[in-house]
Amino acid sequence: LDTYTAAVYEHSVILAKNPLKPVSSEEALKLMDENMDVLEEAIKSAAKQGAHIIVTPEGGIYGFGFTRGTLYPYLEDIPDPQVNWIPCTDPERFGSSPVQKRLSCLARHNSIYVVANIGDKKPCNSTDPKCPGDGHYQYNTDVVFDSDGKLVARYHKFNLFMIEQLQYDSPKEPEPVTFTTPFGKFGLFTCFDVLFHDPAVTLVSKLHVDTILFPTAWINVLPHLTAIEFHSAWAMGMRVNFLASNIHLPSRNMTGSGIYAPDGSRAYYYDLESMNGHLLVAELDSHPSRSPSYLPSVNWSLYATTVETFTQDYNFTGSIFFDEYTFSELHNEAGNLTVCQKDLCCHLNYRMTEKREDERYVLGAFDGLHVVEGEYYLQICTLLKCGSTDLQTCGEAVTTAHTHFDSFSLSGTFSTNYVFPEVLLSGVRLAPGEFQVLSDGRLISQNRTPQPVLTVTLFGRWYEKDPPNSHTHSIIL
Ligand SMILES: NC(=O)CCCC[C@@H]1SC[C@@H]2NC(=O)N[C@@H]21
Repeated sequence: LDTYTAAVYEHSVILAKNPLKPVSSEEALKLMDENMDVLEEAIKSAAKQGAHIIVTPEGGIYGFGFTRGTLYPYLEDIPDPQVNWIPCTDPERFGSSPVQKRLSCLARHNSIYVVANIGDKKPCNSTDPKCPGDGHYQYNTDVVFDSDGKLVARYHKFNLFMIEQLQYDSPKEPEPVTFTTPFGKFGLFTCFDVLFHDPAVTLVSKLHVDTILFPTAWINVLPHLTAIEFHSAWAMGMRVNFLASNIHLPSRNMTGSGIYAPDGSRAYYYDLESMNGHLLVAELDSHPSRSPSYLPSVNWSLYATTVETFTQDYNFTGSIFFDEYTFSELHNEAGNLTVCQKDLCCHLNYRMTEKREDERYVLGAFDGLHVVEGEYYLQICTLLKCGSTDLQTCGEAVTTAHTHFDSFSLSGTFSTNYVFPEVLLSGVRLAPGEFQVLSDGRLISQNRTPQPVLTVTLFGRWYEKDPPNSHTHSIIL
């Protein structure tokens, strides 16, 4: 198949009333069945619309917030897919597996690949020096059942997010998991994994997958880490299809799912008002790298290292998500600006439709180790709207704006080639097809933005600079 139909479901998960209270396995299954009742409707609807594959979110079947002990009744032993198992037709082969059986039957009866996130338990004993005191490992696990209901992939999340480390173990090594279908090669990873090199980058650069499957429970952080913004940027930066399915929990700032192609979003959903789940369905190229519109790879520093430095104006500092940026204001309706921090210089050429007195925009640069809620080294060039006309608010979360840009061109002297281009517009909207990345590393738009601009950002991850085992470190606020 040259193309296929993908579906992602943003699920309004039914949470355990008190995840810290121990429950029986019957009670645990009752909650998981309630969630699977909702997922079943989404799977049936996706299949009716011709979808070949559907992705459901991380924590979409039992939620989150457990301890290691209270999570245990929700777990099943998930075998290595090499065993060739269809739980729907042979449910008792590996002990009690009601959740795997139901997911497998949903896939089989609707002839659709089903991607879900559940918990795996693996007994161990004192011959293994790393074996936890309670005698088993427990893993945050993505599973994939093919359209016959066969288990074809099992991925244990490697980069656990903060207090998740109290519920789950991380596998000793990252396990890059792939599987091949008539509509391309797939790889999968989970949520916080997207900020680290392994297994995420390896799946694309060494194993050459066409599409990433991404169950997530993503908490939005403006201006740079909102789900739709960062996940669409990762698809574009890594030049793969990316199917992101998030939990829908507006009270915890969790919303934002999408079907993203390397040249932009095919469908996305972001809604903090509604309480309901939402199904997205869209067509994608099975092998985006074989498409005539697939662009050559980008040298992210080429333009910026050869261009003459633009005027360097008065600089000041400000904080974005606890990182200290160097900022320079866009004083005029149009202009050229350069701002530098450490090794990174960011260049901006821009024209606003109209310079408003009530809105201020800055160009910012950050080159350093981010240390809050995970440690990872960043190089970021960003154009953004400040919280108010007070320059001390630059970098605060902003969701609306009134200033359109007729054109912009943003570039930076990046030391990494892993740069994710983000454009976020007023109302937390994406701008599919409205901007492009040139092979010399410029992020440009030559048309008036369809909505006013919140931020235009080149989000660089300098993996080689990460301290050892930084994915397990976190300052929790
Ligand atoms: N469940 C997960 O692993 C996903 C958590 C991702 C959260 C992203 S990554 C760093 C930012 N911090 C947040 O609170 N949200 C963002």
